[in-house]
Parts: sequence; C-alpha cells; structure tokens
Amino acid sequence: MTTIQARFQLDYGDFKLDVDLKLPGTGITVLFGHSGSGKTTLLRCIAGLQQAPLGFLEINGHIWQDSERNLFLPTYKRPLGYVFQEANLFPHLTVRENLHYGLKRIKHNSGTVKLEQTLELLGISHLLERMPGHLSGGERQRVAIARALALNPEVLLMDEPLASLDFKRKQEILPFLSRLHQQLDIPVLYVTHSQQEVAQLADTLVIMEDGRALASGPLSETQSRLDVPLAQDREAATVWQAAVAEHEADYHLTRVAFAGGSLSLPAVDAEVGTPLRVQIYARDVSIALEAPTATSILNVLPATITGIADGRDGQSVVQLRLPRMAEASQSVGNRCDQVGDQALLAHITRKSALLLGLQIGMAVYVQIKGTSLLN
Ligand SMILES: Nc1ncnc2c1ncn2[C@@H]1O[C@H](COP(=O)(O)OP(=O)(O)OP(=O)(O)O)[C@@H](O)[C@H]1O
Repeated sequence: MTTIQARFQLDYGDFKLDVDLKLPGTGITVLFGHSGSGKTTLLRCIAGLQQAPLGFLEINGHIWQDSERNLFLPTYKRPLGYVFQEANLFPHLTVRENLHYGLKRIKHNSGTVKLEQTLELLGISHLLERMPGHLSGGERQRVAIARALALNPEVLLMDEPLASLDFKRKQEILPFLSRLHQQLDIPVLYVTHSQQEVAQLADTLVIMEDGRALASGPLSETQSRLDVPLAQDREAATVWQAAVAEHEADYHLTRVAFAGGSLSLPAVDAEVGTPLRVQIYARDVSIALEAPTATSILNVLPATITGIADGRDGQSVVQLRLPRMAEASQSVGNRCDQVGDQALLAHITRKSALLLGLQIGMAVYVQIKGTSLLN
C-alpha cells in the first residue's frame, strides 16, 4: 500500500532535484546513490528542512506540502524522527534524560511505538543512567535512533546513520536495525551509499542519480533492473527475503523457503520460521535449458527469462523471474507482499547466451552455485 507520495522540484543551479515517488507505508525504503546524487536533499525536503518551490508530500493520508495550494507544514509540526550521521546527543544529559527531552516537547504519545519496546529492540535498556561521553559510537547511535522513535513519528528519516562508525560498530548496529524493521510498523526512509546496507536492510530500493530517481521498487526487482548500473556491477546481486523451513542435520544443511520455492544452505543456527535474507551474486548463477539431472549443485530452480543485456567484458546480464509458489509464500509470511515475484540476475558469458539461444520469455532452469546469508 502506498502511503508516501513525494514529488519535489528544486533548482540549486548546478544541481536540480526532480523526483516523483510513491513509496510503501511499511518497511525500510533505502535511498541509494553516489555522493551528490541528491539523497540528503530529498530527505531534507521530506523533513521540511528544505522547501522545494514545487512540491507535494503526503504521508499516511496527511498532506505536509502542496505548493499548488501554498501549503507547507514547518518541520516542528511534522510527526517525524530524523537520525543524522552523528548522534547529536546532549552531552550534559544522561541517556534517560536525552530520551525524555524529546518526549516533553510532544503533547501526547499514543502511537504504536512504546519507549520500553524501543529500548529493548535497540538493546540499550541497561545504558539509561550513562552519560553520552561514556558510550561507544554504536551505542550513541542506537540511543539517537531510540530518541527519534520516542517521538512516535509517522515516518523515520535516517541519513547515513552508520557512516561515522567503523566496520565493527556497523556490524554491531545492523542487527538492531533489522530487528526494528521487523517489529515496527512505521516507514523508514534510509539514506546510504553502501551496497551492504542496501542488502541487509532494504525492502524497497530507490536508486538516485543526478537528482532523479532512476529506479524505485521492491528490492530484488530493482536490483535486477537492466536499465540501472547496479545490474552490470561485478558485485551485482539480488537479495531474497526467506524463512528457515527445515534443518537437514545429517547433511549439515538448512532449507529456507522464499516466495519462489526453497534453497538449501549450509546449516543455519536458527529456529524454523526465523526470517532471514539470502544474497545471490549474479556471477554464481548459471542457466540450463533443461532440468539438469546429473549435477552436484543442490539449488536448481525453474525460472523465466525476462530480459537480456550486454554486460562488461564479454558478459551477458540475464534477468530472470521465479514464479511465486503458494506454499513457500506462506512460510515467508506477509513479508512476501513486499517482495513481489522473485527476481534474479545471472552473469554468464555472451558466448553461452548465444550458444543456448537465450531469449526473453524462455523457460529455463537456474543453478545457484553459492549463496550468502545476511542476517
Ligand atoms: N543548500 C544548497 N545550495 C546549493 N547546492 C546544494 C545545497 N545543498 C546541497 N547542494 C548540492 O546538491 C547536490 C546534492 O547534494 P546531496 O547532499 O543531496 O547529495 P547526497 O546524495 O546526499 O550526497 P552524499 O552521499 O555525499 O551525502 C550536491 O551537488 C550539493 O553540492
């Protein structure tokens, strides 16, 4: 369901923002793009920190800006949370006081996000009496996220919240963000230029370039679009949302179900039903015209070719779609509604594509040589 509509036109001279986006009202929407592509400017327009002369913004049925009607809600009247690169906590207040500072400024706190729930989700309940100077960078950022959520926002805006943290701290905080996203109902708009954060967090992906949204939609669908540069990248991959379906202890394998079937992975230490994300690199996918009967590859799935493009260095980029299977969809639960049919990319040699006579619309089998588990 679309609950965010954002149209903005703004001209800085050298840079122009021109976007028209319809985004879902749940899950994490990642705004991804190179430095200078306009991600922060877009977020600032949504927050009302920057007023686009031409703009329309509707969140959950409430109109925050409509330039045609001369309507512009100032930032302080917009029920939103904003998390910046730096945590910006008050250094002279404890964590508890920092959290309550925001609460005092809003009249009521009747929404779905409860402070206790947030503290638990972010793993900071034990830090309430600490001063910010005595927290690690990752802990400070988790408190900043809790402070933004304590305001009971209708939308949470996060501008590269992990950018100032080192690799170890990023790894520490990503699972908390994943948990937040599984348990909270509010939409999150998350700016990053990290493909790793896209893979681990995004439900919806918006690819920004030169002030425009080059592509926007469910994660695997957008990652596999042939008209955006990501599909050509050596690291091109698609991420599937899945759930643990069965453990095959004798073989040290776990079967995970996704909207288009199931995959066998090296044993995962998680209960049946646990949601997880599986990343499949395009270079690890090969294509066969018939179901291979003698192969050591466990993950062979039927698919349909939906697009073919020339890749770099003699490669073809093949876009595929796996049909949704009712039984598998049930194991993954509602999360499937956000992912649509399962899209997949394969990088194969142009010679193989030619020899196999690959064409759009052909029914084929994909062999997946390797997968990586993201959370
Ligand atoms: N107030 C301003 N006046 C003029 N130009 C601006 C202003 N704010 C941003 N810009 C320009 O707009 C462009 C987009 O900037 P923006 O910060 O939105 O990009 P970004 O994608 O968020 O980049 P980064 O990933 O580096 O943060 C840049 O060229 C920037 O210099």
